[in-house]
Amino acid sequence: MMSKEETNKNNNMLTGMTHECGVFGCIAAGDWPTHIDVAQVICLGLVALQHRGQESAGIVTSEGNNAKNFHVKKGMGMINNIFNDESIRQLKGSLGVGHTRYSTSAASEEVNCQPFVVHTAHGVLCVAHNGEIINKEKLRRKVLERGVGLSTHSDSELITQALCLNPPDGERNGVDWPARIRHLMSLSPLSYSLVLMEKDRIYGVRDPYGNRPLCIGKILPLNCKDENVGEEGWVISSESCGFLSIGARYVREVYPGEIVELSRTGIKTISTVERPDNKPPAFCIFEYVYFARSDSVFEGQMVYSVRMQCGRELAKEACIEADIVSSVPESGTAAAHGFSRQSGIPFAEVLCKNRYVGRTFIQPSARLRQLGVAKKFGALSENVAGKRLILIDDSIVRGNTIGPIIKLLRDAGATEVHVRIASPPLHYPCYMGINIPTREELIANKLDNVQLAKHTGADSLAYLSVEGLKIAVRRQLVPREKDGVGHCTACLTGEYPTELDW
Ligand SMILES: O=P(O)(O)OC[C@H]1O[C@H](OP(=O)(O)OP(=O)(O)O)[C@H](O)[C@@H]1O
Ligand SMILES: NC(=O)CC[C@H](N)C(=O)O
Ligand code: SF4
Ligand SMILES: [Mg+2]
Repeated sequence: MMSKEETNKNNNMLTGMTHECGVFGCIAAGDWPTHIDVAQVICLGLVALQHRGQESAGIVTSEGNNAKNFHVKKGMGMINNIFNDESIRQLKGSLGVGHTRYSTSAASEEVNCQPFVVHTAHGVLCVAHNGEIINKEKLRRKVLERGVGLSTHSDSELITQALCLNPPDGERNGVDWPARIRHLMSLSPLSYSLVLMEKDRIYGVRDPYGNRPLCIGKILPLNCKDENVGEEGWVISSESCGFLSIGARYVREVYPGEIVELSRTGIKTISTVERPDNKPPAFCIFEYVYFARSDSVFEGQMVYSVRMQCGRELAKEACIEADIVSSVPESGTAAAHGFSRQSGIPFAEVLCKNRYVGRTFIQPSARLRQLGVAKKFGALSENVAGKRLILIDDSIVRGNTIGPIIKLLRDAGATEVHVRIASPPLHYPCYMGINIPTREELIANKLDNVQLAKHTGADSLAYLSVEGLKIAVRRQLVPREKDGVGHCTACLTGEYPTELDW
């Protein structure tokens, strides 16, 4: 157990909002056993989602109709450390589900690794979850009162066990998984994107607010350019960024509240659960700002394009005279290009990021700690010397990153450094699957723009407004008529999609 002092020291080293989780499923079309390397597809799909969670991962496969049991491999760490050729070979099957985890509701330990697998009266069930149940204490009591035992504190195990409850209207022809899923959705409105597997099919489920992402792709035959040719299988994933590298094509999102079934014969919508009181959808706006990989597509638009537009809106709101616009790599770069194009000030790289410096590194001495997170970066001094810079980052959370970078740039000869942040200040916690520091740790709750500029050594500092962020996100968005437009902005505005005490 860490002492409070050690925890604080650790938090002083942390940067950003720690991510969420990635879920992935794959099912072969046509005859089974399939020639498709299902476990490998899932493994590569998870590698593409690695940015969403690096604590643990797992893959579960099924051989189909007659499967009494699933093949399971889970472990702590990154995908590459858990899976190798041999373990992938043992994960036989024509369908399967994978997960990569960043813990939010229970410790980062082997018992809480996902996917969860349970044996029910109706066969084996496997569940992978991204999100966090907002009413987990109440749901936990309900499930325990029904005589079910829980072996962990994970809300994802809780979801798994809640799915084992008989639905209130009973089941006519044997087990009715869709009815069980609808029952779960009536017990908890937020927040989950789920990939479930029973012996021969996969269900994709997105909560009625669509808070977490989930999308569908199809696997095309090798070297096939014609997307209308029959597919060889289907994939379902938190993000679309990995699809091309596994030979799949993006098909569409799973819609808020939708339950979609993937079987060897194709995909179909089973039902769509409505939000209460005509409330708008609440897709996490921070997926666009920071969490997602920039080549992913949400709501019909590429994340990179939205990030560029955030930079354009920021330039409209808070431009200043300077020689170059630059970014804090990685995720600030798209916005910096947008800022540059809107303002006409040329873009130049000023920082080189060391990609091998991870989050959990040796605890540095006091002297090194003072040098701070700039150890992740080097300055491209010829681009910097004698220049007035506008430095763009996507977000400021604890404020640990930006100060040491400004010092580095000044040491490299920058004459002015103006910080512009392509998202609004963070003020409130997230209860929906993202670890945002406590209110006290969020720097925007302690310092206003002028104070923060002074604290970090910037010549000036400004954030994008909430309105500006919404404009950037919604500019090209074509709403599905049924759903309207809506995004969760709770960590910026304190306006949560629904009451938290559900
Ligand atoms: O204010 P702070 O608490 O220091 O955190 C903010 C920084 O953290 C994130 O970057 P990170 O280095 O985690 O990842 P990235 O390479 O994806 O930008 C984010 O992009 C900011 O740069
Ligand atoms: N980040 C997530 O989506 C986490 C899922 C789940 N709440 C867990 O802790 O395992
Ligand atoms: S509170 Fe923030 S991080 Fe959490 S779901 Fe809403 S927008 Fe996303
Ligand atoms: Mg960053």
